[in-house]
Amino acid sequence: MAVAQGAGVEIRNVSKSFGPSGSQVTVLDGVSLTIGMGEFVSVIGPSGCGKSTLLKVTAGLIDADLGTVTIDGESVTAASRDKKIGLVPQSPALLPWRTVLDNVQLPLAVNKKANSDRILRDAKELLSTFGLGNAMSKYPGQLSGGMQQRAAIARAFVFDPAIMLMDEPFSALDEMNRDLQRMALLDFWQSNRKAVMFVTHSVPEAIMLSDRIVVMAAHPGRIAQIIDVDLPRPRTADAYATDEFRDLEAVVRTALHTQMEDAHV
Ligand SMILES: Nc1ncnc2c1ncn2[C@@H]1O[C@H](COP(=O)(O)OP(=O)(O)OP(=O)(O)O)[C@@H](O)[C@H]1O
Repeated sequence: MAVAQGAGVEIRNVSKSFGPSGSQVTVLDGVSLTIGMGEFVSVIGPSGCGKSTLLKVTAGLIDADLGTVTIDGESVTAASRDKKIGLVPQSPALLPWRTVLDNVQLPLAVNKKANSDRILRDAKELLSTFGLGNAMSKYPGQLSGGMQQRAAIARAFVFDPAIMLMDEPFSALDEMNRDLQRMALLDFWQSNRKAVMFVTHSVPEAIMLSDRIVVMAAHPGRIAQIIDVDLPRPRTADAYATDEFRDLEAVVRTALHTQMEDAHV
């Protein structure tokens, strides 16, 4: 059950096209979505439907052509300056010449003065929470892919952002490892509720983590359907085996297949 209190992310009528004028392709067409504070929302849809573009617009990495995004009531620029947005990319992007602890502390060290009055999380504590307590002095190259991705997630939490934007953070992992990382994130989030936008291709992942699942349609990218995930929280891996989980899986897969078939017409 969501503990939504006010809008964490408010996306209103966002449109975005790419390409030179005359041959522009509309990637997002009038997308509106609100993610409440403390709500976990996954975005799923056919390849190329604009999921990453929507996340990048929300993160302020690219500008929308039309529409607005507000984060905790502020413009994306202001929210980004105030470190309210945490971003976890597809690949961990850790600096190979710095230890894991240095990598996680790096955002704090970059501008100490600006961070002096911020509430910051303890990097060592975060790393321990994500099961990396014994790996702090190792270098990224000495860690498995899953451990590297957990370090990247820990790094995104150091500013204790109100909003977490995650773009397929586990896509490079094998299924077993992926499930382990997913459950580690779920555990952490269940006691540190943030507004989360989570892009994924995995139906079980979206169900296990989310309060709501946004199914996108392609060409142009738009919201086709929003599915409520009313499984009780806190959730554990036991939820996979329940009838409710399987019923939801059928609903989400059907919605996704419809959009995938339409995308190939
Ligand atoms: N900077 C860019 N310039 C031109 N086209 C772009 C740019 N970024 C994305 N696109 C195009 O926009 C469309 C949507 O891309 P996007 O990465 O948002 O989709 P996606 O749903 O995240 O895809 P996937 O599931 O395959 O990761 C694609 O056709 C892509 O080629």
